Amino acid sequence: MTERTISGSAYEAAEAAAKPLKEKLGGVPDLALVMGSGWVPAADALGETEAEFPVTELPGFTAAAALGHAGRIRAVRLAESGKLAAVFLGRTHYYEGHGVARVVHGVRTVAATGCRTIVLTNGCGGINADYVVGQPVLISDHLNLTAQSPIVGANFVDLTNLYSPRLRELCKQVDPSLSEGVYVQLTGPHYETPAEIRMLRTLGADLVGMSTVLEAIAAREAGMEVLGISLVTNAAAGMTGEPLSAQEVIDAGNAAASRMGALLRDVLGRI
Ligand SMILES: O=P(O)(O)O[C@@H]1C[C@H](O)[C@@H](CO)O1
Ligand SMILES: Nc1nc2[nH]cnc2c(=O)[nH]1
Repeated sequence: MTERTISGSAYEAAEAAAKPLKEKLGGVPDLALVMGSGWVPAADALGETEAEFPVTELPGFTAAAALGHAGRIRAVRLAESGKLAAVFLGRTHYYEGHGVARVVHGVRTVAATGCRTIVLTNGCGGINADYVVGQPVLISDHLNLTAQSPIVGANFVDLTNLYSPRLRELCKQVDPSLSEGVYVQLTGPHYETPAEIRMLRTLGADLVGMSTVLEAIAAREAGMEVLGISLVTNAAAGMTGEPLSAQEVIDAGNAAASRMGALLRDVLGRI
């Protein structure tokens, strides 16, 4: 599918991919999850895998290009509730250069199957000095510094309470120690300068990453209830004096995988 086709009819592309996705999943998923950097190993704790396939078997998807992103979709029968989950093992990032429509194609497609709830996870930098590496943080709101929107046309979507207060409350019932924070998405793929982190802190950001925001906007436009959870994989640039690396992000995710899997499993059991 050419870039022109998907960007010109991004919504139709999602409708076209929804039918094969439903077939491969074995039905309409009760909820969807996007496993970001460091979260993919946690997917194994969620329940029984009933099917798994490369995203490229569906129209409009691009093979994963980021370290730690598998580019596969898994149908999981959730351990606690027996519900069906569509688990995206990895995502397409804006910095891969395929355009915003491709970044949100997975969210739009699973919404087009009739799924109404999505959990977006990511690995990110901790700007808030109270956070420690390996800590999960509930996203309470976001700053979109990509200068992009996934929405095409004069559809003035409200983003109030975009990150579901109901689902955040469920998470806090599972783990009352969970913190909440404001997530900012930049385009990447470069990390931030220390001066930019100081700017982002002044703007009110607690977490900095390269995903999630555009997907959340597309999910809201499609009428989905959204939960966002970040894993702090590193202190943001300039906070420790140490350089940042993608491997550090993956390593922190692997170290936190069992805790993140247990958290997700318990939370999903309540949704
Ligand atoms: O998909 P996420 O946002 O978790 O991945 C982040 C952003 C980059 O792909 C990578 C940078 O280390 O991790
Ligand atoms: N932009 C950004 N993305 C990340 N993903 C993981 N860590 C970081 C970070 O420090 N900055």
